Amino acid sequence: MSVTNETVLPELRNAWWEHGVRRRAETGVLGVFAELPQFVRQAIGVAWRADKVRTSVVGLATLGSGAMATFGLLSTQKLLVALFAGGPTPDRVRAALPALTALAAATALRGALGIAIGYAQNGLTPRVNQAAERRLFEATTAVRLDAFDADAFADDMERASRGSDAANGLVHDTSNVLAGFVGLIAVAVAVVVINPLLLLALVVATVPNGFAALRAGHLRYSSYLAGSVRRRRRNVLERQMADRESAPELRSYGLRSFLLGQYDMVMGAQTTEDLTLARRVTTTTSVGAVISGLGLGGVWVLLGFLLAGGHIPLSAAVTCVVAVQAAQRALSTVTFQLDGMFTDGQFFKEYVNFLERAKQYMPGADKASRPKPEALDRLDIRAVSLRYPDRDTSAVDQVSLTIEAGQTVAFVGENGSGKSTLAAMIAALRAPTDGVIEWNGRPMGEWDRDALIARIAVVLQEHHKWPYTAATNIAMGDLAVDPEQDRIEAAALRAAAHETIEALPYGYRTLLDRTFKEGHDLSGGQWQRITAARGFYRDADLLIMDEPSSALDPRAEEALFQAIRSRQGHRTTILITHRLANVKHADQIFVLHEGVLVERGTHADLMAREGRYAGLFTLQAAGYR
Ligand SMILES: Nc1ncnc2c1ncn2[C@@H]1O[C@H](COP(=O)(O)OP(=O)(O)OP(=O)(O)O)[C@@H](O)[C@H]1O
Repeated sequence: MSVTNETVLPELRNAWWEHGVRRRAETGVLGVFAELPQFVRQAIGVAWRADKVRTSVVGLATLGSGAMATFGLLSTQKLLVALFAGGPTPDRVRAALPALTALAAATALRGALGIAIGYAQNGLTPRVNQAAERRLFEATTAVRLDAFDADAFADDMERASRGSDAANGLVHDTSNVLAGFVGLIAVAVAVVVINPLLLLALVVATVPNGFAALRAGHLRYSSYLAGSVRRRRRNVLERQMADRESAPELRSYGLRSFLLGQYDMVMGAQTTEDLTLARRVTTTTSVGAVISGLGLGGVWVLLGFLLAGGHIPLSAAVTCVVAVQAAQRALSTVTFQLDGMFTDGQFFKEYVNFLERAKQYMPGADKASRPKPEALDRLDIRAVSLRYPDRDTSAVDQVSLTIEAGQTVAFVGENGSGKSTLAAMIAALRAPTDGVIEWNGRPMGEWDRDALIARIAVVLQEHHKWPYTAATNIAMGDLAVDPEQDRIEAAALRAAAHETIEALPYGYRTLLDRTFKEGHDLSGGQWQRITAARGFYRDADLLIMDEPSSALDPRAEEALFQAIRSRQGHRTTILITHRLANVKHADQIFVLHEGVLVERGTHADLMAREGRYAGLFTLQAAGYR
């Protein structure tokens, strides 16, 4: 069977960014209304926190605009009464003048309020966006590292990232929906004042229309969702065919016709779906239009009966026509914005839930009362263990050891033996699940956290490629002071990165990300040199280097380890490496196996012991003979 004859793309998970649309498609027309009060409350809350003045302006001007709508309709009716009265035309016009002036004033004021709402809304939405987004980043940058281990938290965070846009949309749509509702109420009040019977006409003309519009929205969202998987498959294929990362393999394996075939298959089905979708939407909107036409026809018939029976004057009937038109305008605003408000509300709910969940991952907040640590004198690790949430066994199990200031120590052991996990606890990035780590005889958790972290530099195995210049990438090691070029270059020299950087088109000012104009890519080893330079740049009491040379060429590796050795005696270094030749000079070597500390001593001690370390070292050394 040829794989090109059928789509080989696997099933896709539900897309988080379609959450709001999905909820709307699953919710009936009346269900939308059930959640509205909650969204209105949230929208007002978020807008109020972002900008009190503009929120007040939008709220008050919306109410004022509604009042002016009522006043305008009542003036229209008075105007018509005067114009339809008996007597010579000039007298009737004169009698109508006060009502005409009132109508003009109400219309002008309503226009002015509309402009005020527009300005206030335009000023409000970017502020809401910024406030909501910042609140999210405040949480994501503050939560403890272990939050990222929990699947549910990572998923929540992804969905919440849509929350700031949603906040914006929610505020905007809510203010429009409220304006529409106020408009409807304004018309209803005016109609009741003129003649309560006309309210019935208003309901008949608007409710079926509103219901049809909401139903059309429901169908539109359902149809959109039905095409979702195909659309996303197409996006996946699009990435495969046009991305930089996939381009080399696409060519070397000749994948072109295979991928184009997949594209044709997905798109063929999508076109059929699009046609069905267009037909359904047209049918729905047509049904809506027919229902609304019938409703309106009913109103005209009702008005005719009322007029013929002498129940209402002509002026009231004409005002009713104007009122129905105003009500329909207000209603179309409400129904149009309601769907947006509902879907944005769903996303915003996710955002609020995420912020709530993030609280349980926040580090203790009482650091102000904690003392700042002195320079490192001694590090005691006492029976420390760490078990990751989804694991049955401990990654580090009851490890105890002591490191004196100025020592260079090495953690060695096979993959997965717990070296990085132990280092992460010493770097205060993770809290032990058991045991304690003491900095100068006091548990790490009892020192001022920021001051403690400032005394530690970490070069992580999985370093991040920051999309900034080479100089900034190094200076990020210590942003507490203004970056100095001499210091940056000295750090780069120690990490064998100086020459690499000088050779870049703009030297230290070269941007290290190809996404940006004139940005550059580095090789894995070149990035590793810059990362090591960042570690050296921070003049830390304790430098932890986790596999700092895995991608380095022999010359760079030698230079790096020379720089590490030069710290011995006055600065403390913890080194994690699989290249055991580089740990021969360490003051202490700790051998981990399945999370347990199984051997300790100097290179000579451990070789004499002929245990696990000696075995690994001999094996590696044999490769060089
Ligand atoms: N974030 C995590 N969540 C769950 N398990 C983890 C996580 N990080 C590491 N582990 C597991 O903990 C154990 C120890 O991992 P660790 O990274 O500390 O080992 P290591 O000795 O540094 O390995 P390597 O030599 O491959 O770098 C491994 O079994 C690993 O799969």
